[in-house]
Amino acid sequence: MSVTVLGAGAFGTALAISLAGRGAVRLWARDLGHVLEMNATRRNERRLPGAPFPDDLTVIDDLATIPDTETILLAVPMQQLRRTLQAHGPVLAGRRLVACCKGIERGSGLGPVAVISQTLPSAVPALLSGPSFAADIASGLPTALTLACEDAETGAELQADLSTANLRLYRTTDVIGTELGGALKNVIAIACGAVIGAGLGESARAALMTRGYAEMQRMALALGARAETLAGLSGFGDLALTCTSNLSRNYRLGLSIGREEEFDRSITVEGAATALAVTEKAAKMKLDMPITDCVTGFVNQSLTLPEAMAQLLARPLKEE
Ligand SMILES: NC(=O)C1=CN([C@@H]2O[C@H](COP(=O)(O)OP(=O)(O)OC[C@H]3O[C@@H](n4cnc5c(N)ncnc54)[C@H](O)[C@@H]3O)[C@@H](O)[C@H]2O)C=CC1
Ligand SMILES: O=C(CO)COP(=O)(O)O
Repeated sequence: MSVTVLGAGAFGTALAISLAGRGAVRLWARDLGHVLEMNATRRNERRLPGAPFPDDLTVIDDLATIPDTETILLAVPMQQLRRTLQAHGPVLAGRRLVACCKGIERGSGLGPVAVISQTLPSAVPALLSGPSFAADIASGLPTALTLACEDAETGAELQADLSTANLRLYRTTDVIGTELGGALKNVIAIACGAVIGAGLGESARAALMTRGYAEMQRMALALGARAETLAGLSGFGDLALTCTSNLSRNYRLGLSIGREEEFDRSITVEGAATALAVTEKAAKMKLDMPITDCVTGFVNQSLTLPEAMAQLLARPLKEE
């Protein structure tokens, strides 16, 4: 098996480093200057500092050079996925494409696998998701992720091909459940960061994680996901990691909201655009997603944290 990773961000680079332990891996970046820099230093100091490249990792700037049989990992942010697929359609069509992004696309309300299927119907799409920080994977720390593919046979092949000594993959055919787990947990992580940033306490965070999980299940089950997928790595697992770690960019955006500090807008924070997409989708589906709606309010600056807390606490009392 040979693999090309499309997108030399933190996650794509970490996956390329980990997979290079098993054989030849190509890492493609769109910016020629970045490619030359990585080839010269054998590192990606822009996105994943301090992680040296193994010998089996080659950095490339031309996707036309990759073999026809190659599996491609798509490691670009969710809102960039469609234009990436469109830009490289002729090279990507008909291949096994593993999305590595977490989010719901604005406008369409679709997750990564659905966007691939819609844009390149001849491709065989899959999704890699679950609790993992790029730096942990690149340092060889143990990590477990979910590999979702509607076609069970292809899923089993990808599971075997993409597992490494430290990266343990579990497989599922529940693509929609995996998509939604990875997307929605980022929104809840922003909310958790905000309560911690504002000094509202660990108990409030635990309440948000739990009620946030209820929102994740509400939308996922309504769209046909299996409850056990949400309870797995790509749902509960990633929710636990992202809502409790300063390494998470979503959580850190939340912290800055709670502390009323500026946040660097160039940082990839998938939960921000996803909150807007999910609020829209939930309204169409007539689903109650109060925590997600608060995060949408923070993102479009129509709601402050004190207003959000007052709103959540004033909701009618109900059964759990
Ligand atoms: N960083 C992490 O620890 C993890 C990230 N992920 C997911 O991986 C995805 C990517 O995140 P990161 O790599 O962390 O982001 P990043 O901000 O480090 O890198 C994003 C990369 O995508 C490239 N890119 C953006 N638009 C592009 C386009 N149109 N065509 C080609 N390349 C383009 C950028 O040049 C950049 O190299 C996100 O969906 C994130 O949720 C998942 C698990 C862990
Ligand atoms: O998805 C992640 C951990 O599983 C990475 O989280 P952030 O995108 O919030 O940094």
